[in-house]
Amino acid sequence: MEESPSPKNFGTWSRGMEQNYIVHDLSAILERWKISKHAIFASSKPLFDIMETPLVPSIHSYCSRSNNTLHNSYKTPEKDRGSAHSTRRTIPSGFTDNGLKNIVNETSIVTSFSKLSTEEPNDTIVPSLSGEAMTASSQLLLVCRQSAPITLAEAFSTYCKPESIVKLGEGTFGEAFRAGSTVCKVVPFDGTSLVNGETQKKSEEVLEEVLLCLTLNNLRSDRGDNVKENSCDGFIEAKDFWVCQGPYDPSLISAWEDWDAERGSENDHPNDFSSEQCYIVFVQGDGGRDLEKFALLDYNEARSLLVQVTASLAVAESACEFEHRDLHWGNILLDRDEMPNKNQTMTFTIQGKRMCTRTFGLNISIIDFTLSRINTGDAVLFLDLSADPALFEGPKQDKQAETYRKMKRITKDYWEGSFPKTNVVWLVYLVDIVLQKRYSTFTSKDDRELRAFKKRLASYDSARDCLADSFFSDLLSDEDTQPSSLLLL
Ligand SMILES: Nc1ncnc2c1ncn2[C@@H]1O[C@H](COP(=O)(O)OP(=O)(O)OP(=O)(O)O)[C@@H](O)[C@H]1O
Repeated sequence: MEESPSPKNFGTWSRGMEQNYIVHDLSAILERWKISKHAIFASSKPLFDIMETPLVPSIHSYCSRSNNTLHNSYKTPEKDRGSAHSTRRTIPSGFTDNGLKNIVNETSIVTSFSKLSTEEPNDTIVPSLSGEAMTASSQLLLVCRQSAPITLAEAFSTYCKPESIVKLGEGTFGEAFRAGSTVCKVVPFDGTSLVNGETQKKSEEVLEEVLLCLTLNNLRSDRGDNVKENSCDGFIEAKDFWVCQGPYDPSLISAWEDWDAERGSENDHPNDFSSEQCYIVFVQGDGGRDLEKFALLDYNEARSLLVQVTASLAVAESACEFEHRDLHWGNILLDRDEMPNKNQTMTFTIQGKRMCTRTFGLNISIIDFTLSRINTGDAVLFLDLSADPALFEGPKQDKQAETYRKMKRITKDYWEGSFPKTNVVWLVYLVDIVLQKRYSTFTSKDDRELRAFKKRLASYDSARDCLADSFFSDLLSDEDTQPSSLLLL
């Protein structure tokens, strides 16, 4: 069944017959986006210059708004208020066919699209597949299946009544709200005002983050009926996206103020947005609480966390050269089954091998792909962190700051390259966090095992290597329940 036309009435997507999620034609979306990107620069510059051309402003630095570094530590560090380093997400690929296209959902329906009415005068206008003019914001609307932005209230009304909206968390860029059974992350973009001390993201950058989310969504085991070479459910489910415009809705302001009164927000009050302000709303599954706020019950839950994060990264590495690059403890969500028991499992497929891991009733979801690198098969999406030196200037001994510096040494500032070892350094960080939390139920033997595991991690080059470590061997099995260590080596 194709989706009914209103209000999201453009092609390139469909709703599956027996599924309650939206199927995007990622292949067509990527193709259109690639052509647009190409057209912006190709007339005047060779490919090398396209790769080198700054597109979007920088987003991070370590000069934070608060002196309370402990409180801030779970956020991605920010840049100076008002400064605008130049960095960009870019697309050196799309000119290669490296066999990664199998992650793109080929069951989607492609239909034609027409020129949208909301082009901003300042947008670069580029030819689309159909020869019509398309801007990044038009493409964004197209991906969101909208003909024009709607208000935040209209977007949220799809999921719940306004009075039931609750703020769940905040980041440098976004405010996350619970709306019915979904979580809606609201991120302002394209405006000229600073938000939380940051230059707002540009529509190009938002579009690329959406593409990245869609690519990861295609790894989900519930998408499509064909057996996948690589699949897992460890990345937060992207249920939908909305382009919104206007001031912040009173229901969101009220939820924001409740949170602020209870916990003290680090972010700017959302009162000041103008009627021109645009937002992207990422509609996601509810992943639970982030690791910073979540208390693991015992060593089994700690192992469950580590194996699920490692397996998810390993699958995404295999599928699309994915590197998260910002896996601090605010970006891992956890949720405990109501009746946890030691027999609960999670399945995933890596390079065609279907595997299973014990979870002890804990479910993890990885979020926030702003700094991530991915090869969609059509394009490499990444953020050039070399233009953001302050990201690497965090306090000495701070595990998160040290991890950014480790990544810099690994990549030698060549951020477009594939360096799966960046996933390994975030796993090392994660073991450190688990050790640091000093859960009272951990025995000294548990501590020793974790420390030994951490030492061995240093020698691995990818999350996939890590998954083969003996630390996980009694958690993992394949469908024939053979010892996992034999399967992965
Ligand atoms: N799908 C979700 N389910 C539950 N909570 C969520 C979800 N998405 C976000 N949150 C909450 O909101 C917080 C901020 O979200 P997120 O990290 O995506 O924002 P951000 O602006 O990109 O952050 P950062 O400062 O790391 O760049 C998370 O730490 C988490 O507490």
